[in-house]
Amino acid sequence: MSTLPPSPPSLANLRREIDSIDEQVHNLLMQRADIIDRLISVKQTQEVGSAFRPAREADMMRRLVQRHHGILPLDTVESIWRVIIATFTYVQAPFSVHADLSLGESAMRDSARFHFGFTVPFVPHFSAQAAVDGVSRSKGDLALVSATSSRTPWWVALETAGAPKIIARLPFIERADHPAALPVFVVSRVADSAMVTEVEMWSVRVSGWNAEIARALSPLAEIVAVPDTAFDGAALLISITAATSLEAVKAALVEAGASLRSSALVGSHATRYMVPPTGAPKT
Ligand SMILES: C=C(O[C@@H]1C=C(C(=O)O)C=C[C@H]1O)C(=O)O
Repeated sequence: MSTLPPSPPSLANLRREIDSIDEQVHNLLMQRADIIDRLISVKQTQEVGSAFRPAREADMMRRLVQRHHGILPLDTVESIWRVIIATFTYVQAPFSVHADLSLGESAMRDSARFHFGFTVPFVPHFSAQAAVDGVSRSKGDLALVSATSSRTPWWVALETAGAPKIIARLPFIERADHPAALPVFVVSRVADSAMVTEVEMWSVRVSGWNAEIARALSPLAEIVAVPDTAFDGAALLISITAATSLEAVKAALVEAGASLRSSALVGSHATRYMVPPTGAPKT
C-alpha cells in the first residue's frame, strides 16, 4: 500500500508565516529604536559632532557579510542595514549628507541613498570644496566626495585642528558588482575614540610633480593628485596602509625627484574590505 506524499502547504499558510515574520522584524526594529534614548545619554552623542561611529559601522557591516548566506542577495541585506544604521544615527543626532556632484550626479546620489537612505537629508553641491565647507559650518553633518579623483585639493581644508576629517571610505563592503560602487570618502567631525586608524590619509604638498613621479609612486600608495601651478607641484592626498609608511612614501617622492613642502594627517579609515562578486563561483 503506497502512502500519499504530504500535501504542499497552502498559499494562505505561507502568507501567514510571512506576515508573522514581518511583524517580528517590525517589532524588533521598534525595540532597537527604544534603545536610542539610553544610548544618547551613555554615548553623550550631543557633545561630539556626529553620532556616526565609523569603527563600529565598518565592524558591523563586516559581521553582516560574514554571517550572511542563502538566496537573499547580499546587496539587499547590505542596503537594508545601511538604512537601519544611518537612520538610527540620524535619530540620535540629526545630520545632513552633503554630496559633491561635480564628477557625476547619478553614481554619487546612488552612493548617498544606498548608504544613508532617504530619511537623512541630502544636500547637493557642485564642488568637493563646497560639500566640505557645508560640513565645516555644521556640527555633525557628513560630506561625500570622490575617493579617486578631484579637481581641487579639498583635503587641504582638513589640515587644521578642529577641522572635519576623512572618517570612512565607502562602500564598507567592496565587490566588483556592488550596486553603489563609487569609491567615496566620508568627511565629518567625530569623537577621536570612534575613528578607525587602519588606513591613514595624509595631505602632502610637493614641488616638482609630474606624471613620471606619479607612476613611480603608484605601486607604493593610492594617491589623489591635483596640480598646483604656482609651485610647479601638486597637492596630494595619500593613503598610508599597514603595508607602507609615510616615511617610505616621502623617501620615494624625493628619490623620484619631487621635494616635500608640507604634510598633515587629514583623517583615517578602515582597511578596505573586499568580497567576491555576488554569485561568483566559490573557490
Ligand atoms: C547606535 C550607535 O550609533 C550609530 C548607529 C549605529 C546603529 O544603528 O547600529 C551604529 C553606529 C553609530 O554610527 C552606536 O554608536 O552604537
